[in-house]
Amino acid sequence: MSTHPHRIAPRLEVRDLSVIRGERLVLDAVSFNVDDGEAILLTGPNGAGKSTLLRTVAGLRRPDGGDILWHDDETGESDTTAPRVAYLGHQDALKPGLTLAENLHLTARLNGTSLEAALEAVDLLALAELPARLLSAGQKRRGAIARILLTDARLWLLDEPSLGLDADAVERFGTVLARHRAAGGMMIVTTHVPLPMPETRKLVLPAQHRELFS
Ligand SMILES: Nc1ncnc2c1ncn2[C@@H]1O[C@H](COP(=O)(O)OP(=O)(O)OP(=O)(O)O)[C@@H](O)[C@H]1O
Repeated sequence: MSTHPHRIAPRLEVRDLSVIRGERLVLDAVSFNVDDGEAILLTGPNGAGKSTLLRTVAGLRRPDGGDILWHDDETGESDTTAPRVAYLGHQDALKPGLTLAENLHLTARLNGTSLEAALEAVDLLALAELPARLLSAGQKRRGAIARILLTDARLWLLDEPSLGLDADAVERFGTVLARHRAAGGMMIVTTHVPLPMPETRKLVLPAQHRELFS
């Protein structure tokens, strides 16, 4: 239930979301809500459909059934996802020949956000001028997290965000997540390892998928 005085519906409402991949029903009428400042931990075994769910909510693929609805205080209900979400997939998507700063510059400019603050948040300021190809796996992942910060999006969709991060970087990442939530931001996060995310709601996807054809 929303905590906003003028809004009865939750900020994001995912209703009976179904997705078919190949000939299998990977997501079978999945429903959940996310409100301002909330975090959802999306878990389930390999192949359960976690990445599929994130990519669908991100608008990167169409659902085969159900609705993804945003409820705004001023404009009411809408199914337009694009400007509100930032998606971090398994790929870090940094161009190897460009420096870290060059890789992130456009996102910062488009959104009017501070490149320096984002790099500082993931402890990468000192490496800003290094070509991305020279960064370690964990440093690249931190660069990808910096890009999420730079989008200024309301909802973060993070697919195994801590892959390759060392203990210090995981702790720092926990601070980044907490700050986003404190500012009213929302997140849906998949992970196979524990993350420093207190007061998180859990959404567990089951292993079994229905075969549509036999
Ligand atoms: N292009 C595709 N065509 C057919 N089936 C696919 C395709 N891509 C993914 N799948 C299937 O969809 C199911 C869900 O995959 P998804 O990557 O969403 O799972 P996941 O829960 O994120 O898994 P993991 O924990 O391994 O990351 C899997 O059974 C996978 O084999």
